[in-house]
Parts: sequence; C-alpha cells; structure tokens
Amino acid sequence: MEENKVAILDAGAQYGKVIDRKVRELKIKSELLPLETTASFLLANNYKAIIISGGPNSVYEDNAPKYDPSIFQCGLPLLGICYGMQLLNKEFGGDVNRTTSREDGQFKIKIDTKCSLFKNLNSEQKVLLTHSDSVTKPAEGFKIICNSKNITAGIANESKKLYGLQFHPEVELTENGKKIFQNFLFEISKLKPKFTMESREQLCIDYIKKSVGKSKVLMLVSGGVDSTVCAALLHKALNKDQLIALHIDNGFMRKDESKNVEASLKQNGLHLDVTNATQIFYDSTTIIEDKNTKIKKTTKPLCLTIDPEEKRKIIGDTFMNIANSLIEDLNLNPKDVYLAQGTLRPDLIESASELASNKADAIKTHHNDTDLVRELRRQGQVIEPLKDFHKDEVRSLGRDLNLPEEIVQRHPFPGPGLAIRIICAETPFMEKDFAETSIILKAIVNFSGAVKKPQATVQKIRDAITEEEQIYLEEITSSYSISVSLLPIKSVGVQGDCRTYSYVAALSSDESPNWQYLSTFAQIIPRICRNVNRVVYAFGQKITEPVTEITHTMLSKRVIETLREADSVATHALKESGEMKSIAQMPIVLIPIHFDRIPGSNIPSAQWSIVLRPFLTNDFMTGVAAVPGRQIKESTVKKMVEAVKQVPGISRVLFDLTSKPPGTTEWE
Ligand SMILES: Nc1ncnc2c1ncn2[C@@H]1O[C@H](COP(=O)(O)OP(=O)(O)OP(=O)(O)O)[C@@H](O)[C@H]1O
Ligand SMILES: O=c1[nH]c(=O)c2[nH+]cn([C@@H]3O[C@H](COP(=O)(O)O)[C@@H](O)[C@H]3O)c2[nH]1
Ligand SMILES: NC(=O)CC[C@H](N)C(=O)O
Ligand SMILES: [Mg+2]
Repeated sequence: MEENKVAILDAGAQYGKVIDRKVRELKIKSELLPLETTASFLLANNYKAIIISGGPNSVYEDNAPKYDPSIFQCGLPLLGICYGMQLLNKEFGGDVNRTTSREDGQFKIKIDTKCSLFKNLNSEQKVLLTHSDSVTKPAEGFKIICNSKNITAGIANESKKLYGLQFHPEVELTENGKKIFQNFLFEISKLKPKFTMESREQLCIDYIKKSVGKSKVLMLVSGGVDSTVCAALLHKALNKDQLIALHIDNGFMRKDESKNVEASLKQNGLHLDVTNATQIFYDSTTIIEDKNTKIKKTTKPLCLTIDPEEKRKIIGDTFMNIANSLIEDLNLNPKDVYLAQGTLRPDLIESASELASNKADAIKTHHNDTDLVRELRRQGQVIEPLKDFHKDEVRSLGRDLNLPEEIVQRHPFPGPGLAIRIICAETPFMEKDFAETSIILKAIVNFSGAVKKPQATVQKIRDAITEEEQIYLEEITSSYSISVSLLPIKSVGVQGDCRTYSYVAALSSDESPNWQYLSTFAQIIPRICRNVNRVVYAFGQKITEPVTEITHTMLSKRVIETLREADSVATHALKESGEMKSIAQMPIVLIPIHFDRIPGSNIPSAQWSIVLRPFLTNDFMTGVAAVPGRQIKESTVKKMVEAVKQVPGISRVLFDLTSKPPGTTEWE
C-alpha cells in the first residue's frame, strides 16, 4: 500500500483544494477527506501526516463541525491551518475567542526561526490572514511560534509534532508558504517526494471519452479561457459530429463581445452556434428556496431583481433552459446529449458545491452551479473536465493544447456578465450601525486630531491595529487631508471563509491621490469596522456632503448600456497602455450613487458612479488591488477616469483598493 500520502481534512475552507495542490506540487500524494474522518481510518489506510484546513465556523459554537479527537493523539504529525489551528488549540485545553480585531489580507508577522516548521526562513514573513477568532491562550505543552501584532499566528508542540498556523501557507499571498509545507512534509513528517502527477490532459481526455461514449455534447462556450480550453479538449477527445458548441448572448456581454468571440473561435477552427437571448434573460424568473425556511418561491423577472444571489440564480438557470431548448430544437433526445461547461474549482468552492466541500459557506453562486445545474449533474448530464483546475492550471493546459496566447491570456469575464456589475437598489442601505460606523471612519482619517481627545472611538482603532500602524496613521493624517464617506450600498466580500455583504467606504481629497496612504487606509478600515468590506477612492474634489440617498437602479436597458460603454472605454484605455498582461482582471462596476448633489435641493438622485477595479491574482482565490504608480501606470488610470467621465449619466469615477479577502474580485 502507498506509503507516502497526506490526509487533508476539510473543515469548509475556500482553499482546501489549494492545500492539496501545494502538497502535490512538492511530489507528495494527498487526499481531501471530510473533517470527521477517523484516526483509525487514517492509520489503516497508511496516511503519514494530517493537515486540517480552515473553515467558516467557530470552534466554540454548538454547531461546530464534528471530528474525531483521536486524530490529535494517533501519533501522526499534524498541521492545523486557521480553523484547524483553533481546533488543535481547543482540543488540548487552550482558549479560542472572538476578539476586538479581525485580520483579513496580507500581514507581516514575526516567526520563531528555531521552530522546525520555519527552518530556513527569515524572522519576518508576509502572510495571508483571514480570521476573527484567535488563540487567546495556547494549550499546555504548546509554544507560540509566530505573532502578528499581539495576536498569536502559530503554535507548536514539537515533541508531539503538532503544529498550528493562523495564517494560510497554501495561498499565493503567503510568500514562503511552499517552504513551510516543505518543512512540514519533509523535515517533520519525513515523507519522500516520489509522487508524480499523471498527465492532466490525458486524464481529461479519458474522462470525456468514458463519460460521453457515442453520445453528443452540447458545449457552452463563452469565449473565455475555460470554455475555450474545454472545447479544445472535447474536440480532441471526440468525433467532429459529436460536438455542438453554443455561445449565448445574454444581453450582459461587453460591447461587441459575442461578435468577436465567434470570429476568434472560427479562426481557431471551432464553429460556434450563437444565439441572442437578450430578451429571454431580461424577463426570466426562477424558483429559489429560502435557506432557513426551505420555502420555495418564484423570483421577480431578472430586470426587476435587486438581490445579487437571486440575479445569479436566475441567470444560471436560464443558461440551462436555453441549452435544453436548443436540444429540443435540434430534435435530439435529451438523454443522449450531455451539457459541457468550463467549470473550475473556484466556481464550485465559492458556490459551496458539495463537489468541492460539504462545509464551505456560499460566497456567491456562480451561474454554472445553480440548483438546476446541480440537478442536471445528479442526473449525470453534465460534463466538466476542468472542475478540479484553477485558472493558472487551465492556462497552462491551454498552452499545451496549442491555443494562441491571445485566448489563453484573456481576462476572465463572469458568465452573468454586466448583470452582477450593476449594483441595483430601491432604497439606501442604512442600518442602525450606519451613523456609528461613519463616526469611526471619520476618526480614522482624522486620527492625528482624534488622539488628542481620549475617547472610546480612538481606543477601538488602537485595539485593532499595531503600534507601528498607529504611528504611521498619525503621521499620514497630520500631513494629508482626507475625507471619508460611508456609502449606503452593499457589496460582497469574503472574511474568515464566510460570505459578507456590507458597506463600502469612499475616500476623497482635494490633494492629488497619495496611493500609498490610500492603500494603508484600505487595509486598516475593514479591520477596524467589520461591517465595511470594501474601500474605494473617489476621483475629484473632496466629498463634502454625507451620501444618504441612492439612485433607484434596476437592470434596465439604459443602465446596462451605460455600464457597457464605461467598460468599453476603460478597457480600451488599458489595452492602449499595453498593460492588459500585467493586470489579471479589471471589473468595471456601476454603483447607484450620485455624488455632489446640492443639499436641500429637490433634484432627485439620478446619476450613477463607476468603479474601476484593476486586480492582481493568479488563482483567483486571493489577490490584491493593482495600485496606481506601482502595478498600473498612473497615466493609464487618469486616461480611464477621463474617458469614463465622458459617458452620459456618470457622477464620479472611483478606484477599488480592496484586497481579497476582505473583498472579492467582483462586487456581487
Ligand atoms: N455567454 C455564454 N455562452 C455560453 N456559455 C457560457 C457563457 N458564459 C459562460 N458560459 C459557460 O459557463 C462556464 C463558466 O464561465 P466562466 O466565465 O467561469 O468561464 P469562461 O467564460 O470559459 O472563462 P473565463 O473565466 O476566462 O471567463 C463557461 O466555461 C461556459 O461553459
Ligand atoms: O463564470 C463565472 N460565473 C460567475 O457566476 C462568476 N462569479 C465570479 N466569477 C469570476 O470568478 C473569479 C473570482 O471572483 P470573486 O473574487 O468575485 O469571487 C473572478 O474572475 C470573477 O469574475 C464568475 N465567473
Ligand atoms: N479561515 C478560517 O478558518 C476562519 C476560522 C474562523 N471562522 C475565524 O474567523 O477565525
Ligand atoms: Mg467567462
């Protein structure tokens, strides 16, 4: 029996598969298993080490996921990550509590270089943290092996080979994560790097051939990277007459997108059927189930829907319905036709599909993983050869399949398209925390003045950030005059493996933007105000009046056209600058905010604003905003702003500075 493998016990992390991948890249075999897997199973099946992933729950809650306590006593080396570390600490009698500060994003931590987990590392490390529970007292027999601010970032009992990390060594934003895994696997667990990955291309082709047999496949092709790579695989695996490729224009595509996709794929030898379903999407509804009450209801038509999850579900189900009607139109027997999609691992994990984890929180329902898609999957009707891949892996497979760079390097464009980049609203989002949050935000941007008067607000800020950050905040707020407005709208984020849906804070200034200072605010604001998951900078003069109204916004044709134009001119400016390659993706988002209205005037809020979101990531699970002057030229940003301002109906242009976590790439 295989001697060299690691069990990854899944507590519901967004990054379980990323751990699996990191371990395999080090030539060690690993398997993702449920958290409740027993120690006797692990021993009987020859696992040599255990990694416990993060997860959305809290270890002290009654409904915390079940596990077998013997896994900690069975003698196998164990590494607990985030939730996994909290569980380890609790199991041995230490304390885990929700403290006043949370951490989401990249942080510098101090590590104990003498700990074997950190062999060959420097004492300061940049890591990704995303949690609100913390180890407040390490369990007996455990020492603290790293700290961020005064929060414990890692614990160890070296003689028992039990280790816990509050940060995530598996993601890109932890710079030396790979070395930490090497230390755990090779030095501590004494595993030998023997595992070689089978050719993933061959595995995909075998899977397609075996699943499809002599039937036909209707491949849904958006023209994006994943569906094009998937279509190329199907092309290679099947006979020509078995494959029908369909592109659906749902009315939320970018300017000329459908036309360009058809032409580009034709050039690469793939014939596409293109159907224009704009009106069908616009009017479509679907049936959704309330998570708590389990009551089912029919949604409003998409053009009147505000809730982002409802929008996503309607769109996903409508894609499926259109594909099914094409099968009918072609007089094919639905039982003999498979539907193929370019679904990737992040689509499944973010939608909380059982295929990826049975404990993860749904961050956002991807259109290719709605209830209807899941039902078709259960019936065995869906083919998804890339469902275990991340984006960077698909790109490398695309290159192996000789697809041109222009396709392989395309920026991703979500299936629901512009529909989830228009923040719809009927009323302002102003809960009872709105006023208090606005006060805290003001104290943050006026920190140097606020500290002179001792008050609870200042203490709240001090509690959440390091002493170094407090000094820096005083310095920048005494030299740079900045204003902050809490916007009465919501956007989606991800914190501690949980979905958040909350306020946006907008910074503005009469001085020219100091991007370093602005990025600092973007990092610290969500840590101090948990109900703010996104920080943007508003170009133009300082915003002087509180923003308490919204422009009534639905997915109307005029709003869609406005965003389509703004997206087109901003993307054009990025292309012209030659910077498409250095940016991973650039969502352009329309928000229902009309700034600079004359107070007391009765002119209604009628305009919208546009947010630019140039974003950097490889695997799309974590990432950072591209900062002007650093990862994107300031002159390019200026051109984008000028171009977008010319679009009729636009009040202001803003720039999103939020990393993932605490924000997500898209706004809903
Ligand atoms: N307009 C569309 N027409 C047909 N199929 C679509 C459309 N949009 C999305 N899909 C299907 O949904 C899948 C998932 O979409 P997703 O955006 O993640 O992938 P992609 O569009 O292929 O690549 P990218 O991530 O680069 O945009 C696609 O692979 C495709 O099968
Ligand atoms: O095909 C898609 N259907 C969807 O429903 C969907 N939602 C998000 N995305 C894309 O997924 C990546 C991660 O997005 P977030 O950071 O916003 O979660 C980013 O690349 C997003 O554009 C989608 N793609
Ligand atoms: N990412 C995680 O594992 C988070 C664990 C826990 N829910 C927290 O917020 O601390
Ligand atoms: Mg796409």
